[in-house]
Amino acid sequence: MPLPRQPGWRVPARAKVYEPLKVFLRVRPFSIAELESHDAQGCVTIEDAQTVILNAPKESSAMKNSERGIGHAVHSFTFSQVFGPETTQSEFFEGSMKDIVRAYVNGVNGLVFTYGVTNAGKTFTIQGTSKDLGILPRSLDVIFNHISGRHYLKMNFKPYLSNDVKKLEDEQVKQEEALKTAILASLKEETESISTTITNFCDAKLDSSDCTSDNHPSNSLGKACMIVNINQHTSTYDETLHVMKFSAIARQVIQTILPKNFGYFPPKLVGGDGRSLMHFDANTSVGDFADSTETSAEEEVDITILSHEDLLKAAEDLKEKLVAERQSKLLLEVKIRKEMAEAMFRQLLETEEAWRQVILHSALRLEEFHINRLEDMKDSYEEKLESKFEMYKEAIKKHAYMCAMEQIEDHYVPIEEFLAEQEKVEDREGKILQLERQLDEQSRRLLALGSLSSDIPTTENNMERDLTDTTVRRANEGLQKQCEEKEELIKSLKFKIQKLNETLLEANEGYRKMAEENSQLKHTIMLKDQEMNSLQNWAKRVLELEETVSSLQKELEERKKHFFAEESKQQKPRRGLLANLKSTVASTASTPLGKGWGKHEEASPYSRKQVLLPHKAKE
Ligand SMILES: Nc1ncnc2c1ncn2[C@@H]1O[C@H](COP(=O)(O)OP(=O)(O)OP(=O)(O)O)[C@@H](O)[C@H]1O
Repeated sequence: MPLPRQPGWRVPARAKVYEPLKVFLRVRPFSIAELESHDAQGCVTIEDAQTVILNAPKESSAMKNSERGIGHAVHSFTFSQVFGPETTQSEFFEGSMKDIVRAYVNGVNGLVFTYGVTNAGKTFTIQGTSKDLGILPRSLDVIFNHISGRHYLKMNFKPYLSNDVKKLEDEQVKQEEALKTAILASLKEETESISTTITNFCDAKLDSSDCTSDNHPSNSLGKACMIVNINQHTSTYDETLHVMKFSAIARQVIQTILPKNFGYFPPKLVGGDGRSLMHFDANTSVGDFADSTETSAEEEVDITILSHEDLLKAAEDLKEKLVAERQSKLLLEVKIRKEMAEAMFRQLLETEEAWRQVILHSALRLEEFHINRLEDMKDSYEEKLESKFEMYKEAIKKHAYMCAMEQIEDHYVPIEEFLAEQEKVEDREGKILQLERQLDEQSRRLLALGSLSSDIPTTENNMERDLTDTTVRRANEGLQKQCEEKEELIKSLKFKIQKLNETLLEANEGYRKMAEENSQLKHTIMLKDQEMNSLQNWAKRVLELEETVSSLQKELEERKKHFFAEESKQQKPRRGLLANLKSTVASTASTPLGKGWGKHEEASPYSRKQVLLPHKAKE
């Protein structure tokens, strides 16, 4: 599979390319713990002596981004030299430090620094262990062996104007020592970072057009070497990728800042009279560094053939080139950051969308649940009411039937008896009518007899009167008897009516109770209806809340957009990784090799962390 190349990051030709900043990659071996977890291996492949390939592991951000179409999952990086995990300390020193130490003993300043994520092997490379020395003690060893017997034992030289030194009188030495003690005491409070110094230096270099003057900082520049340490563990993949990208950018940028015309000048030792005291030249080199004369000669030729105007022009060109390069690097950095921000933003949007869906789904489910519950409750209440109605209906029917049965039992008169009784009544009524007629007739007769008797009182008349009286008496008795019977019948009928009235009252009472129960039931139904209404209102409220949630989400979205816009605005003026690197280069301009290097018990770890801090913060 063809590997995606980083445009502009790869150094085109290898052999004769001038490299003011050599960038060496050292891959440390797996630790025992890392070897045990096989899944954490295999993301770094050394393709050849200059190239490594990084394969993004599954969990890395690089892989996730590449799956979303941002960046690649496979990256190729080139270095001045790649040292694999099997490289010994001695091999690494030989392969990386030889040039720079050789140049140094010829009077050229040098800078060596390591860069890498934590636990990548920086300390091991620089300092090493007591049994397996790193590049710092090895370099010091070579340097001191080289000047063996030629040490200047007095401590009376003081750096002057970047790359010169002044010889001090005894009194001045004492003053300097006192000053040094005071400075060392307050060193812990010193917070000015190396990066600031280097940034200032780079700015001074950019802004200056007079690069030929002896005291210009560029003239004190020498060789620089960046050692990139990585471990192959997948857990540090994303940081490692960042380190590699940064080192690739740094390598190219430094090449732009320091083209060949800006080679090194050896430092001068100036006495009190301003004359040079000491000069390391080709004659001071040891046999190990046989080609050092050539190098010096080359550099001197390059400088002397250029006129002042040429140098000015070259400086202008370089300045322009540097600005263009810087802009393109900034653009690239901005692009990378923008892509990362976009990826993060997309991820945020996706997460937000997922949450929105979850909320929506939950709200719908809740609503559905409540509607179902309401319908279930409604159904169950309706069922209950219907069953109660049925029950009461049945009870009323039963009660009415029982009452009717009781009344029938009490007051039942067979039809034959009723008819016979009626006939009797009719018969009696007929008799009463007949008797009344007879009574009328007899009364008339008596009246007629009364008028006659006043004229002729006879025995016959007396007998007739007795007979009539007897008949009347008998008729009266019969009538009285009938009246008594009628009264009894009326009484019994009244009693029955009374009984019927009582039964009716009882039925009414039962009916009233049932009506009361019915009204209670209606009231219960009304309450349930109200409850149902309140539940429906609640469901509406849920919908309203959901709308509020969605509006809040929209607002959040807008704020995020605003935030990203703000962030991208803020990123523009930052100097970025480039400035830090430049500042690192400049630190050597005023610091002799060995001074303040390595992991000195107090000062070094502090300053080393200071250098790393900005990078770590960016990471
Ligand atoms: N080339 C190597 N060969 C063998 N062991 C190594 C090598 N490089 C590093 N190690 C081991 O890996 C571990 C981490 O290395 P080191 O402490 O140098 O990392 P570091 O980059 O300085 O970490 P930090 O930034 O946290 O100080 C140490 O135990 C060290 O001995």
